[in-house]
Amino acid sequence: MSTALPTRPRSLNQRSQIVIVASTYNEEFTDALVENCKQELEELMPNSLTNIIRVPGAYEVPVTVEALIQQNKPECVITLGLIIRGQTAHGDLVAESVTNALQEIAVRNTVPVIHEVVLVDDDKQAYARCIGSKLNRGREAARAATSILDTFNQFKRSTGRVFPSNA
Ligand SMILES: Nc1c(NC[C@H](O)[C@H](O)[C@H](O)CO)[nH]c(=O)[nH]c1=O
Ligand SMILES: CC(=O)[C@@H](O)COP(=O)(O)O
Repeated sequence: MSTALPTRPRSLNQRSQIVIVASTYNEEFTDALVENCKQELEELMPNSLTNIIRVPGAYEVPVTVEALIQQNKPECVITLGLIIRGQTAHGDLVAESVTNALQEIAVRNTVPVIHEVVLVDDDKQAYARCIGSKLNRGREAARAATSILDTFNQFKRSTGRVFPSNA
């Protein structure tokens, strides 16, 4: 179990285009994830342009990310959501499918997709990850986005492209 957030990366001054795709399901918690993520982004990337898109549930997140990337390739997509396990396997199935789809989309498009569609057992775990400060996954998402954008910028500066060509 993680007991603390990753340390804050250095802040970036550039005007990055970031999209947050967040599900509305379990709204009390997902609204808090979005708010925490926005606040942390404002501190770490004060000049970035951030759009927020809300979708019904976690299952609708990957198709939205893919559509966004196809229409207007953003520099980074942050996904936020909360799945609370119920009495059946449905929650685990949704979580696994979302996890696999997001990684596949990120790798195929070489666009960093930050994955904070969180799967929890109960409201107590949800509170700690969405509303509390110590394990807040919205803040963690903003830190991961800042850090990976910094890495991709360094690739671009050193090679003129994100990844070196074999040609
Ligand atoms: N139970 C949760 C869901 N379920 C809804 C699905 O994500 C989806 O919207 C539905 O199956 C229609 O395709 N979504 C969450 O984000 N969190 C849950 O706990
Ligand atoms: C994770 C879900 O979609 C959840 O609401 C389903 O609950 P259950 O497994 O009790 O049907």
